[in-house]
Amino acid sequence: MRPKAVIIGPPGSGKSTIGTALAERLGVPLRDTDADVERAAGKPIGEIFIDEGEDRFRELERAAVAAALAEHEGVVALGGGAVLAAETQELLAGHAVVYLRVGLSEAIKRVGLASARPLLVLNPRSQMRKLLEERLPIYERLGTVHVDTDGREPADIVAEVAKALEGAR
Ligand SMILES: Nc1ncnc2c1ncn2[C@@H]1O[C@H](COP(=O)(O)OP(=O)(O)O)[C@@H](O)[C@H]1O
Ligand SMILES: O=C(O)C1=C[C@@H](OP(=O)(O)O)[C@@H](O)[C@H](O)C1
Ligand SMILES: [Mg+2]
Repeated sequence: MRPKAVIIGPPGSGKSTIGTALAERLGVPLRDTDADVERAAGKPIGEIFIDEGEDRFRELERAAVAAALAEHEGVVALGGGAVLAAETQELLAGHAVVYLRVGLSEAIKRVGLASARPLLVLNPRSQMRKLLEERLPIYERLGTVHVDTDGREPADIVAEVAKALEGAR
């Protein structure tokens, strides 16, 4: 068994939000790998970065993603940087991978409203720009379904994702 969909994209693209709504629509559970990492470490992501460093976070993240892809039958939402790992890129082959696109300005606006993301605490705009430059080609390559999110309501995005998944089956 495999997940019905795996959601990737930059921070603020709406992976957790759209993942939750998509899972509800499909009547399946959501697994958010950031939450799995926090549970495994027994602390929030911000504290993992501070206490143990980003490398340790990425190690926990690789393990959380591998477990979710192997055993979760619902929707999986990844953290934005999970796709940087070669191991994860390989594991995603053959899955229904939904890439949520978001522009720089809208991503910045959205993460400003959400809880702290350690990579974006200092100079969020230039950090986000750098991160997008590095990762966009990876998201584009791995996504089997690409969906624009700028200026769109979550319900509208979820409807498009569900339809695309239906068509891809
Ligand atoms: N389509 C959208 N339009 C407006 N705000 C959104 C949209 N999708 C997500 N958000 C908001 O943006 C913030 C980040 O969303 P989140 O789902 O946590 O993104 P991610 O998991 O990709 O980092 C949240 O406050 C969420 O409510
Ligand atoms: O882009 C990243 O490297 C990260 C994104 C975060 O998840 P979201 O993309 O859900 O914000 C979280 O995994 C961590 O702060 C690192
Ligand atoms: Mg998220």
